Amino acid sequence: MNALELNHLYKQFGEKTAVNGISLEAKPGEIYGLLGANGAGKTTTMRMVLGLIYPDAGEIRLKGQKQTLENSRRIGYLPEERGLYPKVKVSDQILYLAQLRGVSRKQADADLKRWLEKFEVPEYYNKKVEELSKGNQQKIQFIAAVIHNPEIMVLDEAFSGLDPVNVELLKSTVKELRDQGACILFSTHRMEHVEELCRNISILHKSNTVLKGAVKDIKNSFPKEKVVLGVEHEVQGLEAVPGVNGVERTEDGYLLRIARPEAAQQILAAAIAQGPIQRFEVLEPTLNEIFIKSVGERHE
Ligand SMILES: Nc1ncnc2c1ncn2[C@@H]1O[C@H](COP(=O)(O)OP(=O)(O)OP(=O)(O)O)[C@@H](O)[C@H]1O
Repeated sequence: MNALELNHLYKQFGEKTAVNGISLEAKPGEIYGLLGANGAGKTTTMRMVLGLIYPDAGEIRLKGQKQTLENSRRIGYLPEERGLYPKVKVSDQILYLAQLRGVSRKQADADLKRWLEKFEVPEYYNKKVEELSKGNQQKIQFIAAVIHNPEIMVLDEAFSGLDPVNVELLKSTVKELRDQGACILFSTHRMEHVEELCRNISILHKSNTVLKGAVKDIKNSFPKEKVVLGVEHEVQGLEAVPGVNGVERTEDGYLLRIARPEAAQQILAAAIAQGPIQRFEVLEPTLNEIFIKSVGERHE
């Protein structure tokens, strides 16, 4: 059964169509990537999933059930704009939020202490939010999203404002939650995080879904257009190989752009004929390249 299902959601603000028929489905134990340039419709989609705004058409199902105020309130939400009260103590607000979502104070207190330990900040229990750095406030906001142990989570730019060590800490936490069976709708502009975390993605552009599917399949559907050639010697005539449309000298050889797959073998043959090869690789496109291609082409 899908943990999260969106069927043909539409949302209009006055004349502006913010979301134009998005559909997606994600399983328990899956991180689903929602990608798109600024203004593509991600936040509007997430706010509909959370029940904060209503779609004009379409349907949302949570664990097979129609969305209600009750079941959407159980979703764990990490908003992009932070929403903690600066003057309130960390423990007071987290315990309050947990109780709002049906967790006993005693249970929430034990869980909060465990989370603070895990994030290496047990001393924040009694601190006011405004006393913490931006990155550490982010950790507390993350705890606020997961304190009631939700089965579905919406994480909007979960790692923004964090230093690299804390990005790793939160990333491994997100993976643990996934492994424990949580379904996570994950929005970010950082493609390397998507590559590492997401099984399936949707790329939105100007309120439409322009690309959707498993990251692996999407990558396979795009041509491999880059060849790395590691050589110590100079290789003559690479520009003349049919299908090569760019040759760049690098620290340890060449980076070539090719227009068709056969060109790669001809590059290899030309290089071998002139000396030893240290490295030869036909690169698959990065998600960043795919994103720019999908969104860029539609800009034109
Ligand atoms: N309350 C609103 N009233 C009017 N227009 C809105 C409202 N909310 C969103 N929009 C418009 O809907 C479109 C989609 O916005 P949305 O915030 O969902 O994009 P996004 O993908 O989250 O962008 P970003 O990456 O910048 O956060 C935008 O053109 C935005 O201006």
